[in-house]
Amino acid sequence: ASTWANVKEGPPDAILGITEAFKKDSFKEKINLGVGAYRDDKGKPYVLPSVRTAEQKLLQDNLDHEYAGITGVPAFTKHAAVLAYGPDSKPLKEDRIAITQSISGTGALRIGGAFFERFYPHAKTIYIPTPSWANHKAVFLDSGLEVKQYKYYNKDTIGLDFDGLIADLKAAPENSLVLLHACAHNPTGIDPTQEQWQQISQLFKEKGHYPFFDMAYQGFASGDTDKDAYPVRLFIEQGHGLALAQSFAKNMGLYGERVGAFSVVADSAEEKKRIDSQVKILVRPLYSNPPVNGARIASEILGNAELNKQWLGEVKGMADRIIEMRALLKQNLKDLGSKHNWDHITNQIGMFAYTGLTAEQMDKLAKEHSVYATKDGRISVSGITTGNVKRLAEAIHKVTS
Ligand SMILES: Cc1ncc(COP(=O)(O)O)c(CNOCC(=O)O)c1O
Repeated sequence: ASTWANVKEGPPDAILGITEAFKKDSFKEKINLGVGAYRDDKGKPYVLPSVRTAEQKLLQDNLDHEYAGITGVPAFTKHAAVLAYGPDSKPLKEDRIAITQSISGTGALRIGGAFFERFYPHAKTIYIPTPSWANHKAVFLDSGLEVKQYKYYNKDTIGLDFDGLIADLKAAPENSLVLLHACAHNPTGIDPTQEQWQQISQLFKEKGHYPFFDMAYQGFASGDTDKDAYPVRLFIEQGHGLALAQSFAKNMGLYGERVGAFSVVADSAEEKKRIDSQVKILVRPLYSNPPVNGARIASEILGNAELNKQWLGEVKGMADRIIEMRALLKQNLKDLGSKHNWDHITNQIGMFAYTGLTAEQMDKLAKEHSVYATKDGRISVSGITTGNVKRLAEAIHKVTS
């Protein structure tokens, strides 16, 4: 028999299936709300002008293509840490932050999973929210961790199940590893309030839980990079150690450049050095060292005051367009006389809206109205434009009447 006779056909990725169906649809006003990438008001990918400027600058520098070190472009990781933790961060000043460049956010999550599997001194189980990003479970299972869930979404209120979250994390064993979305929760778009984050921090103190923050949308959620990093900085102020996965896919539009960072806030500079050394030992056999181009672009932007300011304006522009599309969709649904309460569409934040539509209704949206999105009722708000929002509202109104 053939060497690979035992390889079975695996299930297709849920999102890819949507894109395939969308491509096959010949209706010219079809709408794709499945893709988790920013689109402008013409439905086109958006290359930030600040990224273009940084690219041109780099070209003039005639840089070589030598290997980076295992932990990547040093200027990039320095700037990425300042962006996440803030210029006045105490652990940063005390040199307690071990940081490595990663293959975007997914790579940072994977390095984190592998590091916890190798060194976490308590149960090698990580708790992730219900629901969470579709890829989280596989990343941590493949890292060799056990994956458990904590309540997060309340389908009756289409809001946060805060009591359920607290109850589950209270019931979890002491010193559990817990994954937290720092902002713009994927897929629900529902974030805890600042007061709720304070209560979550208190609970982590009581239980000795260890937070692993996934910050894939810093600046892209509210339009303010400091505001979006609130929970990470709160936990640090409250004295927690933590680990952080950063992605620059969305907030810099560097999707395919795979720009990210993984960091750990250690107790001391000496501990940070030990962690650094072990992260290098772990990364080396994984991919040896990361790609330099995207990190150089990000570093150029973050390291140049003027370009950084321009970038902040552009990332706010993306966030503002998404917030505007949320309001427009809700308004159009109201104007159509929909009897449903659509407040959640504008209460939620970031790339995605959890509509509350059932799988059957999502199916109807695709089959009868050529509107494509995942069965869980998640729509990527960035796929909404001033040109298609009316037709989208009509379609949603029809399948929910
Ligand atoms: C919460 C979260 N973490 C991490 C990541 C990883 O992003 P990347 O590896 O591209 O940086 C993503 C990327 N999501 O992709 C959009 C979608 O859900 O359709 C993410 O949403």
